[in-house]
Amino acid sequence: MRIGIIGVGNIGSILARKIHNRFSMDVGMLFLCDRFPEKLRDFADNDKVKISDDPEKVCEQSDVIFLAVKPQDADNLLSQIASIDFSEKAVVSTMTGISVSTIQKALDAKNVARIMPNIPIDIGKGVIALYFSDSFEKARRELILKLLDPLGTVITVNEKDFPAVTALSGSGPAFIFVIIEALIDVGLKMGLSYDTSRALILDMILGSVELLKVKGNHPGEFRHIVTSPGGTTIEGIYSLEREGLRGTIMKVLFDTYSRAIDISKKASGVDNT
Ligand SMILES: NC(=O)C1=CN([C@@H]2O[C@H](COP(=O)(O)OP(=O)(O)OC[C@H]3O[C@@H](n4cnc5c(N)ncnc54)[C@H](O)[C@@H]3O)[C@@H](O)[C@H]2O)C=CC1
Ligand SMILES: O=C(O)[C@@H]1CCC=N1
Repeated sequence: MRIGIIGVGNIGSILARKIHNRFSMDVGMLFLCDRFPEKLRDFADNDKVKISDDPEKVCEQSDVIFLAVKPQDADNLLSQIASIDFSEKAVVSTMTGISVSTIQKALDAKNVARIMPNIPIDIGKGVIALYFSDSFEKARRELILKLLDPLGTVITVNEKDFPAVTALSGSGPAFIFVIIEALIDVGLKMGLSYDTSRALILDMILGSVELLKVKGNHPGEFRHIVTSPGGTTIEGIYSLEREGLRGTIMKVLFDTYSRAIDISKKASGVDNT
């Protein structure tokens, strides 16, 4: 099996490492392509990996091709590889807002899938939303699922849900990292060391998430148990509600969703702004 990855940036480089580490015995060859040679430096000197700055050559030599460039570079990339015969190949795109039908039309390809990964794929704990084109051959779907397996949990979604998924799980880690920074900083303000504050916060979050996953309760049930009458937590909850934290979080995610819709509309030519 020959796998190609075009765009070896944040996401493409993780895909390359994960696929290489898990499948180097079965993957015949990994072809990596980026327009900037420095992005490929870490992968040179490996006899199972070939590096290139020519997307057309990489597509020609690969059976499965991941497209992992920014949406604003999609048109250029699709036109660079449009002359390749994709009839016996599969294409998997991570490009935000670029629809399967746009890729199918540009490449005259039937086997096109779209994924929305997130940054914890770096440690195999990502969540990856996946959509296969209707025409994607059933036999090849298994292969794509196998390639995505080392990245984390794969969830199949309808293509119309990609903007929501982009906001919740694609961009979501960025918001969680900001919240964690704020929590660590308040620990510093209260006089804790950075290391103590960080350790408390990370395990507090991990434990809370695990509790919800294991028990399956609605989060409000545990929130209620933690909140003693006249105690400490209710003071924080009162302040949180007065500051509008719930609404702020919902607005943050809804703004992100709206931006994902804008990017999709612009990419499909629906919106010319
Ligand atoms: N960073 C993230 O957490 C996530 C990103 N995505 C999506 O995945 C895609 C990639 O994102 P990142 O890896 O963060 O971007 P990035 O900018 O880090 O990497 C993209 C790479 O593509 C290369 N490139 C662009 N056009 C090229 C061409 N024609 N030929 C060869 N190389 C080319 C660039 O030089 C760059 O190294 C984007 O569409 C993004 O929206 C999706 C989910 C999460
Ligand atoms: O910020 C972005 O556009 C991409 C999509 C999801 C995460 N990063």
